[in-house]
Amino acid sequence: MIRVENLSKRYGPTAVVDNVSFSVAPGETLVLLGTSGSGKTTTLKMLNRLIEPDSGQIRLDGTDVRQQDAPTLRRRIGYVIQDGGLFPHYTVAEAIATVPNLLGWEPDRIRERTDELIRKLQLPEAVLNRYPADLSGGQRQRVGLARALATRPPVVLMDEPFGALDPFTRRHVRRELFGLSELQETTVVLVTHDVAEALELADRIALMHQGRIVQIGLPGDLTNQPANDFVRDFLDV
Ligand SMILES: Nc1ncnc2c1ncn2[C@@H]1O[C@H](COP(=O)(O)OP(=O)(O)OP(=O)(O)O)[C@@H](O)[C@H]1O
Repeated sequence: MIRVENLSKRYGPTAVVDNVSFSVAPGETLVLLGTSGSGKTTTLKMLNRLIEPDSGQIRLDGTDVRQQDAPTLRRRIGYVIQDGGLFPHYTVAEAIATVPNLLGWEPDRIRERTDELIRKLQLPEAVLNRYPADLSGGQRQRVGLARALATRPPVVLMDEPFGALDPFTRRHVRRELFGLSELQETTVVLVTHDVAEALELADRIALMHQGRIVQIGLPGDLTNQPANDFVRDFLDV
């Protein structure tokens, strides 16, 4: 369970995140949707302390995230970014093993989990010894997800995870990935500016504009009862 209360972040005179509050239930997928520059990425990065808020509180299963050091926290929170966010000099196998290694897993356990993930994500075994440059965009995306899920973190944050893919591959990959039972048990916060993607993946949507949440609710709530003209225009309903 993630609970965010009155979160704010300024850069100079501009409040890029302005008093944002929301909660995400275990296993739920919350999509932060909004225009470019509305504060989605900044909000997401405050959840795993890549950015420190100016004010407000973030609790993960009841514990304030500031009470944990950032590296420990990030091992409990998977993070997936556009194009996978893979290091160019790590092979796929090394990338997936990153967090398990940090946690001191035995090599056999790492190998078993890696095999399980590539099977579930339908990656050919041959990719394990390849570098990101030698993968397709869709494969890089899957490897990024495999790396994030390796130690079964209870929470996974995703920032435009399908942004680098062409529209066809994008639809295909996201359907496949979100069909994974593992991901269905995980609490996910996903950032996108793509309305169709939000409507397809979200249990709930928080629509952001100018650093604030304009409306939060079930996809059907936003489309059937838009809170104002901005929501109506953005969703084109
Ligand atoms: N380090 C920074 N210094 C100054 N301004 C910043 C910094 N990081 C972000 N901003 C500004 O904060 C605002 C919100 O940025 P953010 O990346 O959170 O938006 P976003 O909704 O994720 O947009 P996009 O979809 O384009 O990534 C933008 O106007 C951005 O220029």
